[in-house]
Amino acid sequence: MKIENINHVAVIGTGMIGASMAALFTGNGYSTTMLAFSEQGLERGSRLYDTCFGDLIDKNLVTKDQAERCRKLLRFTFDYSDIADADIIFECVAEKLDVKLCVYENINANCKQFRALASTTSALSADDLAEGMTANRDKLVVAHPYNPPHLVPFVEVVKSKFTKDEAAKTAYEVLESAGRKVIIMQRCAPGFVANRLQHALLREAIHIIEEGLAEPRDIDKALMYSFMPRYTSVGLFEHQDAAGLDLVKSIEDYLLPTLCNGCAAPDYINKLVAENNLGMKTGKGVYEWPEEAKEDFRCRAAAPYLRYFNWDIPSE
Ligand SMILES: NC(=O)c1ccc[n+]([C@@H]2O[C@H](COP(=O)([O-])OP(=O)(O)OC[C@H]3O[C@@H](n4cnc5c(N)ncnc54)[C@H](O)[C@@H]3O)[C@@H](O)[C@H]2O)c1
Ligand SMILES: O=C(O)[C@@H](O)[C@@H](O)[C@H](O)[C@@H](O)CO
Repeated sequence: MKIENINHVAVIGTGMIGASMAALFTGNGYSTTMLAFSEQGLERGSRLYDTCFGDLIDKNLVTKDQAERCRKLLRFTFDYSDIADADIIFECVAEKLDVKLCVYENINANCKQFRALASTTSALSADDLAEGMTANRDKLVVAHPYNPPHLVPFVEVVKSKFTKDEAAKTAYEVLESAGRKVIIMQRCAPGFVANRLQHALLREAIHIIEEGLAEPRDIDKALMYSFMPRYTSVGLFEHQDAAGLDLVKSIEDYLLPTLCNGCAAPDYINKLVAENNLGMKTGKGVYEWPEEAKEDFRCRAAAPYLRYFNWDIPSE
């Protein structure tokens, strides 16, 4: 349910996350302004936004009339003065500290009434972000969503050592009002909760490849058809209790010394990046990505989340 005193949501950045966040908030009745940095960025953001709603219409989760009503809540701008009255600002720009800090200084210079500035960063420390700010450090939180945020309900909110409770509370309440499942971390740590877990898993998966134990396709198959589906209905710790913690101890005493403890991106990733094989954005990463494969991936990636769809779509 839309919060009455949140009259203007700003989304800065018009990429995958910015467009999805704009879809989420217009889809829950919030007037939303997306700030772009170029004509190309605006066009991309508009196209990605429309794709979000096109998928929801195709899945019969939103009607065309509802989508049109939501689109009327969205505006685009290149000018920070157009978000001067934003009540909450979601920063969705590139995962580069300098880029984010430049955005924050523009916010400080133009925006006068925001109650929270939420960075969607995947891993940057909330302390590092806040320490780079010249003002409004107390309003900055990390609000890390999972891709695509308009479908994936989970968001991890992280306070920095400067954050006032009011800012964290505002971010929490606005996200919950849009049907998100939000946690607030007790203190700042890089990667927050879920991305620490996801990247610990990725580190070991890549270690298995580098050790010649299995190929990417087989690792993906193992994950998709072994324990991953389990954790959409029971918790990790529930399962360990079900298995028996004596068994868990035996396994961990034997297995943990053999697992990867790398402290940097592995050579497998470094080599792909050095060759500019960045994944979908360049057509080749771990896998090849022809257009039809990208579309198939997008549909499969969204499918598990459709059952969580719970937007409070504006009725007029
Ligand atoms: N893609 C994901 O799976 C995912 C998931 C959760 C969080 N995030 C985080 O969300 C944020 C945005 O990620 P994204 O995937 O939407 O990225 P993206 O590359 O799709 O979009 C980044 C946007 O940043 C803006 N930008 C402004 N100045 C820029 C500059 N100097 N250089 C590059 N871009 C500039 C542009 O509008 C661009 O569209 C990042 O902090 C990322 O870590 C990403
Ligand atoms: O999985 C996600 O959507 C998030 O964890 C993002 O932050 C992003 O996909 C990175 O993990 C990519 O490794």
